[in-house]
Amino acid sequence: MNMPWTLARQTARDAAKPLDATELVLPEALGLALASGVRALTDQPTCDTSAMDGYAVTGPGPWRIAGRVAAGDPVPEVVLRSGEAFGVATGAPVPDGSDFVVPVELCSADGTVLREAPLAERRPATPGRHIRRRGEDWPAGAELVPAGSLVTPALLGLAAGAGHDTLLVHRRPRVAVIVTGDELLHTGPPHPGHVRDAIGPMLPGLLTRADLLDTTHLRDDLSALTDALASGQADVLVTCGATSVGPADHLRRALSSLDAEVLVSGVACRPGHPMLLAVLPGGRCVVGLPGNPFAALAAVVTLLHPLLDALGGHAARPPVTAWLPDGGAHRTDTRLVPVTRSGGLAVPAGHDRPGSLRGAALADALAVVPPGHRGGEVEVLTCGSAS
Ligand SMILES: Nc1nc2c(c(=O)[nH]1)N[C@H]1C(S)=C(S)[C@@H](COP(=O)(O)OP(=O)(O)OC[C@H]3O[C@@H](n4cnc5c(N)ncnc54)[C@H](O)[C@@H]3O)O[C@H]1N2
Ligand code: MOO
Repeated sequence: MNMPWTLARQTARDAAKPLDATELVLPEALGLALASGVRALTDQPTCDTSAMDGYAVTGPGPWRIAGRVAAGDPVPEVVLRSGEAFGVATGAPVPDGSDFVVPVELCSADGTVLREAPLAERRPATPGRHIRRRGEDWPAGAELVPAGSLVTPALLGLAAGAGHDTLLVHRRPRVAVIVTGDELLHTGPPHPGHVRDAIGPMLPGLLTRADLLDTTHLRDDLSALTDALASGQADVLVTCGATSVGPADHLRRALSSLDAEVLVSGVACRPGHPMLLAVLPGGRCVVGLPGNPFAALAAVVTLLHPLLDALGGHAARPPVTAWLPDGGAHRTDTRLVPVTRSGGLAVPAGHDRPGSLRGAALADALAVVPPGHRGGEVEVLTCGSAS
């Protein structure tokens, strides 16, 4: 009995705990998941700061210019009194007692006297205008982003701005790929009895949340497959082909001889129903991708990506949806349909036979079409990365 598609995906997500956490300097953390939230080390800004090049002033003008402070200068050791102004650069600390900042283009300085432009040329100033108050963006100790967040370029900038030199992140899962099949060619055109390996070349681009250690090509041989599954340093072994029940399909026999616990053995999904997920004694995971290349892609988004997300400590992502019209649903199984998206509408790309990646190559996502779908919002999965 094949497992429902949503349960299979959840089973993969639940099959593993996040890998150990490690502290990395900021650039090396890009693409990993935070093992702990990023907290602010200080108030931001750390003091009242000018948001404009101009003059900090107190009370009604005209004002007497009492001094000047540039970005990088310490907080001026003065308290502005009514009728006084202090020249300030954008980002420079404003003196205590400043009411607001007059931008340089809205005032004129004549010696030490500063006058504001006529009211007709500006909005009336309000208290605090153009002053970024201490702690206005965030107070010291605030959690800026939670554990599980993907470290993006913006997050790196945020962390640096908040005073961090390193981040605590989960290490990336290590993956080994095992491509099986006596009939596979790795160069040149296919010919009767032989096909080009289409899965091996597809996988590296689908493993952006993992480190691909190696890709091994095996003939259809039980002991070679068993040995390959039992060796190496990978956290996840991804096999291609051999998931079915033919005499040369050795995956299930190999797993059984290794005393693996099979968590998913077949999914109610088109294509890809023979896909498989198992855990070896010792905790390493095996994801079995069916040999038909589009079926293999279906297994990647159903089992491999959720498993890699769990191992990498990535938070579950909110589903992305699009409107898919009626038509083409299976009676009992979920279908994964290559689609292009336009303005919230998913349009099937066609060419979606299990042995063909043509539709997937034309598409920008796979629509998850539940059994009996009659038109409406469906989840869409992007498959150009481990997302
Ligand atoms: N009696 C049954 N036969 C099959 C069933 C079934 O339920 N009962 N399911 C079919 C489905 S659905 C699929 S999918 C395949 C899965 O087969 P395997 O995972 O065992 O893969 P193979 O038999 O090795 O190959 C199937 C097909 O794909 C081609 N292939 C294999 N590897 C690659 C590769 N790396 N690149 C491109 N093409 C590849 C291979 O030549 C075969 O044509 O089982 C069905 N049979
Ligand atoms: O599930 Mo198979 O993938 O249809 O050819």
